[in-house]
Amino acid sequence: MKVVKDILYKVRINAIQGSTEVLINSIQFDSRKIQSNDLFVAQKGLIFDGHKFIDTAIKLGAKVIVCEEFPIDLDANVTYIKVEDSNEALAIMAANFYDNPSSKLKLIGITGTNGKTTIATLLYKLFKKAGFKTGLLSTVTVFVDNQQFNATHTTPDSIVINSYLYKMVEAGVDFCFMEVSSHGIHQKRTTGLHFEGGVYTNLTHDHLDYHSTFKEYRDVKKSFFDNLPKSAFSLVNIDDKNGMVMLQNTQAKKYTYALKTMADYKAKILENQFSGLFLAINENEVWIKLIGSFNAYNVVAVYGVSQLLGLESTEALTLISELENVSGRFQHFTSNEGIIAIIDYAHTPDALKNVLETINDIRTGNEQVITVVGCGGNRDKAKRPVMGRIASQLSTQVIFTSDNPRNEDPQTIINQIETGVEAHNYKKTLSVLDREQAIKTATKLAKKGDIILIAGKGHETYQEVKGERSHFDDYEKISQLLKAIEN
Ligand SMILES: CC(=O)N[C@H]1[C@@H](OP(=O)(O)OP(=O)(O)OC[C@H]2O[C@@H](n3ccc(=O)[nH]c3=O)[C@H](O)[C@@H]2O)O[C@H](CO)[C@@H](O)[C@@H]1O[C@H](C)C(=O)N[C@@H](C)C(=O)N[C@H](CCC(=O)O)C(=O)O
Ligand SMILES: Nc1ncnc2c1ncn2[C@@H]1O[C@H](COP(=O)(O)OP(=O)(O)OP(=O)(O)O)[C@@H](O)[C@H]1O
Ligand SMILES: N[C@H](CCC[C@H](N)C(=O)O)C(=O)O
Ligand SMILES: [Mg+2]
Repeated sequence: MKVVKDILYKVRINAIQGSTEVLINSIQFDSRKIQSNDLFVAQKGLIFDGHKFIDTAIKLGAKVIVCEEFPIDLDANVTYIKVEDSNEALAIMAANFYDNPSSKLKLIGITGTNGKTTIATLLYKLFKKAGFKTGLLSTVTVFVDNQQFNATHTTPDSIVINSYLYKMVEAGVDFCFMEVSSHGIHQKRTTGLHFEGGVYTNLTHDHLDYHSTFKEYRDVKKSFFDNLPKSAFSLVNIDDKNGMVMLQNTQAKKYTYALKTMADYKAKILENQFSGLFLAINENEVWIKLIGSFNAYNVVAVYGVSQLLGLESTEALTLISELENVSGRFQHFTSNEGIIAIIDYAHTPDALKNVLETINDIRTGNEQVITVVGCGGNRDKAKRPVMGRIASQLSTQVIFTSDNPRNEDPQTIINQIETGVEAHNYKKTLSVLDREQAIKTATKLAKKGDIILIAGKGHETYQEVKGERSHFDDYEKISQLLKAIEN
């Protein structure tokens, strides 16, 4: 319970109608969740305008309405607060409602197209190993120190974020590592949070359905750094062409990491094998268990953050060398038949290219690389042909299949992926609509020594078709099937 006036600090208010001494139970932005004495924030969404649900919210018991426009008829028993921006107001009120937990621990945000989950998870594990109470908000899972919760979004809404941060403060957490998605920044889910640091990984093709141009996508990411306070650090990958752009207008202290360029934190790949990477990080040699040159970027970013947060260098490197792969990211096993299966969350062209290049770099002979891949429905359509082209260029055999078709026709998605395949690569491709059958086909085609890559779903344990999620787990499927071959 909070008095409304106590959660309005820093909210840009244009007008108030009614009393701000009212007690509220909780803040909601979905009228369907309203209970008595709640505060309802009306947001303009992509499909609905939340202002249309103000009456419903009041009927269900809302006592306070936060909106960008007052309704025509005002209810005398309700307080109306007209704000400049509902999304921003929601985030600031959520932070105030939970007593600004982000300023009571050290919160680090990780943004960029690929690598956020990997870096955030490695940092969580590293700081746990170093003896700190630690939190994690990621695509895969949420941790309040040792307590685990299901993740719903990469960056959840501001009420959820602040409620987890509140739990973390109560549990005595020192550091929290969170993924900051472009949707999250754009919808102001992270506004009002106090960040101790921000990390930028890279920017490649994704979400061009949501952000209409690449420049807009980049500028949204940049705004995260623009809003960091002076006391924070910003750590960016300057091998990426937009790395310096992120630093242009930030007040935060500026640090860089790289593999190819001079940087504050620099890694050099000495060896790249299936068993891991041998790296020189700021002149210190270290073996790590993660695979692929893209993971050298992730690891040097992790090392950089560890240094900026005060871990001792040798201790940090020793602990980093013990870290295992993140679930669904280059997760692999070899069957008794000698077939290598790799499950990877590559769902963007760049990630797919990196993973396939890594596989091609570390394979030793003429083994086949058999890729099973699809693209999500109701998401960026422009990446489909690009992923089709990359998969067929870098594999011996490709099986296009379904990956969360959502409300789209799965065969149409596959047809769009196939338009990117060059004529001379057609013969390498097959299309098998059902993902289980596609994986089965891959296992039938594979011989001893061959590599099967199942891309796009990583840790996901469902297949989403027309709003319904049914259980599906790439790792579970391939391990059952390869076991079947062994029998
Ligand atoms: C595309 C997108 O980001 N959509 C988000 C957006 O939904 P929307 O604009 O469609 O909302 P809407 O349905 O039009 O509704 C508008 C408003 O009316 C309210 N409403 C609606 C119906 C009703 O009966 N009553 C009511 O009050 C809604 O609660 C909302 O406040 O605003 C909603 C409320 O804030 C979000 O929950 C929703 O995220 C959806 C669930 C989503 O799937 N988002 C994904 C794409 C996402 O955010 N992904 C990123 C990861 C991306 C990455 O890989 O980097 C993430 O951070 O997870
Ligand atoms: N630093 C990197 N650069 C390029 N590709 C990467 C990098 N790290 C991971 N990848 C690839 O991208 C995939 C997704 O990695 P990860 O889950 O860490 O990214 P993410 O940014 O969290 O993605 P999402 O936007 O879905 O949350 C991995 O499975 C791998 O194929
Ligand atoms: N965070 C990403 C995940 C994509 C994963 C892929 N399996 C899909 O469902 O499209 C998104 O929402 O675009
Ligand atoms: Mg992620």
